[in-house]
Amino acid sequence: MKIIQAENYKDLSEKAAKFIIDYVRNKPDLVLGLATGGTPEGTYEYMVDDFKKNKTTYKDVKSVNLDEYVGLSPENPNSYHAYMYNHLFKHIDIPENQRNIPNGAADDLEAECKRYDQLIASLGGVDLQLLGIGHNGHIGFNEPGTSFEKRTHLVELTRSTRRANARFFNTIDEVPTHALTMGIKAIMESKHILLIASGKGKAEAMRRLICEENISEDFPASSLQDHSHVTIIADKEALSLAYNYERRA
Ligand SMILES: O=P(O)(O)OC[C@H]1O[C@](O)(CO)[C@@H](O)[C@@H]1O
Repeated sequence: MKIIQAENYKDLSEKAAKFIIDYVRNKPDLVLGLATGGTPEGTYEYMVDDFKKNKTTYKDVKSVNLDEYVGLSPENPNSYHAYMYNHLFKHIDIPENQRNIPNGAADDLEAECKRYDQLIASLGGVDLQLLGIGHNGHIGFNEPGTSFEKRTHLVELTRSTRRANARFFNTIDEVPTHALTMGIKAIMESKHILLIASGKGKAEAMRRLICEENISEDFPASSLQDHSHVTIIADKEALSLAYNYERRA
């Protein structure tokens, strides 16, 4: 794992955006795995800014998002379709038919998961996957206890994840109980993974990820210890409990 420490959230966002932009410039037909949640918002802002100023083009990029809530239509403002449109897609030149997000409103969710796996395979896999991390170590929506052997699948969200995401909704009861997510197996097949984390609230998860050499389904992010190309960009607060992390870098 390569660990890059950022001063704060702004610095983290700039560094993560630069990392992605450099990738896109070097490989214009990149298959780019994208994430949602609060952490990537700043990264996307910098990417949009760079698109306007430096004209980095995404016209040959194909994007695949990690996850989507079940039961929210793409038009629902709390869906990850809406999130991606508002934070990134409407501002850059990635063609609509090259943006992919699981459809949480599909009638047949199992068939939707299969379709998504086939789609990723038909693109030749993900080149660079952006990831956030949950307080309980979830990546994508792979909650603790999820088998590492799963590709795209239906998950029941834990109360703690729903509570954490309630800030985007009016009440916790509005947060969907289920989601579709790319599984750990699919995430691990990405050629390169960029994980971003910010703030004290993520410090314990980062400590477990970086300092504990214990790969366990109880802590989904620990699967990344087995991946040969992981870059972590985290701010000082998020790394505050990861003592001696330089030794693992
Ligand atoms: O960046 P945040 O909002 O802390 O979320 C962390 C993780 O939680 C999720 O939002 C899902 O709960 C993931 O998409 C994200 O990686």
